[in-house]
Amino acid sequence: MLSQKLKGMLCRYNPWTHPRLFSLYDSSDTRRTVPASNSDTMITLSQISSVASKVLSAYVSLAALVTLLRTLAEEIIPDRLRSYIVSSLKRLFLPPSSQLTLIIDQFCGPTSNEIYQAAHIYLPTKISPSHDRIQVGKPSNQSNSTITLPKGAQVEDSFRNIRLQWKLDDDRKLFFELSFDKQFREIVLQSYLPYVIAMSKEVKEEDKEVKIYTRKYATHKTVSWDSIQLHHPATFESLAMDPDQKKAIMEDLERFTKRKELYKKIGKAWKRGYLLYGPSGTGKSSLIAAMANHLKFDIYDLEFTCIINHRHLMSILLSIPRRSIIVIEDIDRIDSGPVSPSSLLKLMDGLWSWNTANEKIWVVTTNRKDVLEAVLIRPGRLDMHIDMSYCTTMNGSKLLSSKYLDTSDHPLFKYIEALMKNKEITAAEVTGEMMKSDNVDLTIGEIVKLLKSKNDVKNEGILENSDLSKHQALEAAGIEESEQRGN
Ligand SMILES: Nc1ncnc2c1ncn2[C@@H]1O[C@H](COP(=O)(O)OP(=O)(O)OP(=O)(O)O)[C@@H](O)[C@H]1O
Repeated sequence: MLSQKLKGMLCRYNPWTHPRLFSLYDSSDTRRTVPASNSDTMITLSQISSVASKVLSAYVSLAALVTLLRTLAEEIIPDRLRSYIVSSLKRLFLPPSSQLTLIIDQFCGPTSNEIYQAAHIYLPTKISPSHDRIQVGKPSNQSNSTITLPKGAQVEDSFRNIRLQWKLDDDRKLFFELSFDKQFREIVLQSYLPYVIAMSKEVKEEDKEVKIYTRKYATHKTVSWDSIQLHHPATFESLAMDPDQKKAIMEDLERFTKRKELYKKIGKAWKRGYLLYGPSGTGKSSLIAAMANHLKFDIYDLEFTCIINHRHLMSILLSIPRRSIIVIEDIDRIDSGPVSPSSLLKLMDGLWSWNTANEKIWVVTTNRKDVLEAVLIRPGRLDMHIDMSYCTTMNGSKLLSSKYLDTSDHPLFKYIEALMKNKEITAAEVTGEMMKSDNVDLTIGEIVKLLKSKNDVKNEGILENSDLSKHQALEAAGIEESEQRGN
């Protein structure tokens, strides 16, 4: 009896056998045309709504359970383990992937990972206009803001027609994922990653802010440096000096930085030495700053007075990184202490030079080349001797005038040039006058006065031979002839 009742109920609820319900699943079935009584229709609709509400509530509960499980999984299982589980499941149920993913952590054991650091610098250069999130920051000790990738950012790159996909992810610590087609594994490991490191170095050099380093603890034996950004604006362009001399220095520097392999081949330490000599205010420090700004090399000021002994000197030199300019100022004024300047320069050439010279430039300055020991200036020790002298032509002064006074021509320039041939005036004195006023005529007049106040170097009537008459010149400068006679 009971079994028959159940059978009847099942028959009514079963969509595959119930004529009304069946039509919902297969509209083409001919059974759809079987007529149904009114009472049958009534029962079926209420049953449909009951089944539907049961299915709906079951679905809602299932969805809630799935959401709960997912939230729990996200809270409890670390990202890395989760992605491992997901990839293991994928491996089990999906066909094997043709992609390979490299995980690049921030650290390689106790040291930082060079590939991670390189990617961190290189990838922002690959940010395309399609990116809608980028990260910016500005360290307080730097003047430029920096752009980096935010967490989760993806960047595409291509190398020898290989498509590479980078992703910055995190699992308490940030790491990069680099995905590409497995068949290019060797190219990526052997060529692409070294390329990323090389490119990051280039980006770093371009963005680099030049610093000047001085020793931190003047009397302490340990080597520690203090640095500040080099704000000296000098450039080769702004430097007033003989154009041929300027060109020769720039070419020499360029050649030096490109000759790593040559130095290795000929068995010479990769270093270059410059001796800058000339009176105070002729631009020796400005030239050092121009060199540093041009090459983006940091400056290390080697204060001689606080060097205790040879061993101390060696540790100081070893602490200076490559691509630096080591400066010894006013070498003629250094008293011979435990380490004399000449013994330092001997060290530069000796066996130790191989450990301390790695793309380093030495600059030694002096106001008195004539008093230097022969050992300091012998050929090959300081490769280039640069004469930083007084202004003798208008070339430099015209350049200064165009920078400081916005003019590179004036009726008195010829007269000034004639005066310069017989007087000693430094670029510092000329720029000093140019800073005093915005009035061009007044300033040029003051330079004439300053020149005239100086003693003649030689008495050869140079001024009288110049093609500008003295009267004309003094008039232009607003200087009375009677005043001149008084001189
Ligand atoms: N050749 C130059 N071109 C442009 N400006 C110069 C030049 N020489 C000197 N000056 C100006 O004079 C200032 C002082 O010059 P600088 O300190 O470079 O001379 P110096 O030869 O190093 O002097 P010192 O021997 O006293 O250290 C510079 O800041 C710059 O404004």
